[in-house]
Amino acid sequence: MKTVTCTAPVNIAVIKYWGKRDTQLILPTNDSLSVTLSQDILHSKTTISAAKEYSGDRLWLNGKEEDITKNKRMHNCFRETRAIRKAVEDKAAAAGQPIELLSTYPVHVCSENNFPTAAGLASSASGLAALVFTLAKLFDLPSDMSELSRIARQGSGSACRSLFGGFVAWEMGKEADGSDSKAVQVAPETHWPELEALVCVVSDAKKGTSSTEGMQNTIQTSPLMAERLKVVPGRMEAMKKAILAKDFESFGELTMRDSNQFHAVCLDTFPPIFYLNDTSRGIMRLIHEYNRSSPDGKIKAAYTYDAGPNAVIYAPKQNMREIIQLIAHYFPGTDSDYYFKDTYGVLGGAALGENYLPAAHTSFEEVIPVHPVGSVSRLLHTKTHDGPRVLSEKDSLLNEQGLPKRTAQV
Ligand SMILES: Nc1ncnc2c1ncn2[C@@H]1O[C@H](COP(=O)(O)OP(=O)(O)OP(=O)(O)O)[C@@H](O)[C@H]1O
Ligand SMILES: C[C@@](O)(CCOP(=O)(O)OP(=O)(O)O)CC(=O)O
Repeated sequence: MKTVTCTAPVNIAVIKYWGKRDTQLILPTNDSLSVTLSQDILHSKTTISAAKEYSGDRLWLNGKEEDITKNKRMHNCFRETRAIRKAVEDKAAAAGQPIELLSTYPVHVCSENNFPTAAGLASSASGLAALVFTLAKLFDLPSDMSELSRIARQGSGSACRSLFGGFVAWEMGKEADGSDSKAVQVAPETHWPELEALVCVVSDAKKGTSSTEGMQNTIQTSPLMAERLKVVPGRMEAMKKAILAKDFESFGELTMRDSNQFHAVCLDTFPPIFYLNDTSRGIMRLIHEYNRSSPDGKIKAAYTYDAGPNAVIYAPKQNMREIIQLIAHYFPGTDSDYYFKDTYGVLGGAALGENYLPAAHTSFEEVIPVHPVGSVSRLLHTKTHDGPRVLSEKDSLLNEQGLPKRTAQV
């Protein structure tokens, strides 16, 4: 039996992927670009073991066994990684130095997300990236991340970007077989450490329209989508330039515009798809007011929303304290311990609301009401960080029999 455990991060796109030109191979209709967020805050953790004795492939997700035969996308990742392992095994055998035939063994997969699954918090991205990275380690595959990203892409499109840390582009490619549709790193996490993110959890309920279904409805019914596809290439270039120059002004504006355009094509889909709610729109308004109040007129924060109501606010480190206090004032939580844990010590020991709210910020109340307690349930302060990590044996989610150490309480 061989067992490996790894974690993979979440990524939040600043130029969104929305639409497939091939739904089987998961080939997108446009390039996209994302920021990888710290695994210390949000991650998927996956243990995989391979053993001759297992009767078949099995999967436990968040402590519950799932029917792996129904998960076609996961199966794609098994097929692709096993094929590469098999080629290595055949080569080794031909050279007279046979290696263990791991490609023929059934596997047990056990994975946990330390945040809500399928709630628009990019769990499919970290989950499928963790799966492919762990399989690659289990099978000792060559660790070219762009190569692995082509496999992760077939699990969930956005997963291909979670194989790298920092700033990551998914190049859509032109080939029909998807051979050039892969992720590449634009800049490592060390390039712009001052860029931070605040995830505002508006709802952690499972979302209504999945990204997979929603994006194909957009492709089929939205005339506005054709316009978006003309705009994205220029935006990609401008975004890469902004990142390389650490130009938050351009980065922020492009991020907000692209999020808004993505939600506009959702509204233009027929029947329309609504991912944002009143709280999401309230946060957008607050960020625009905050930027308007900036003494030098420069953007201080930028929002973006995926296929759900949760806001992700990108901002330079020096503004984060103010932003956290602002959100906490206008969108207060129920339980302050749960609402915000000051992992990075940004409040300098002060409590939320303590010694805070400059006059300029109270004046926003004319435009944005203080929302009902609980409309934002939680704030997660995080940063740009590294790609997948290999953990040690003691972190394994499977026991010596290859069964989960922990199962969900029902
Ligand atoms: N840790 C994991 N390991 C394997 N598969 C996972 C894992 N976490 C999530 N998934 C898969 O991803 C699916 C959720 O994907 P979905 O796109 O609906 O939500 P999301 O990723 O949270 O949202 P979005 O991608 O729109 O931000 C799950 O139903 C499951 O099949
Ligand atoms: C709005 C998005 O988060 C959409 C993500 O879509 P998925 O990658 O979840 O879709 P599938 O490829 O069908 O699995 C934008 C993005 O992450 O770029």
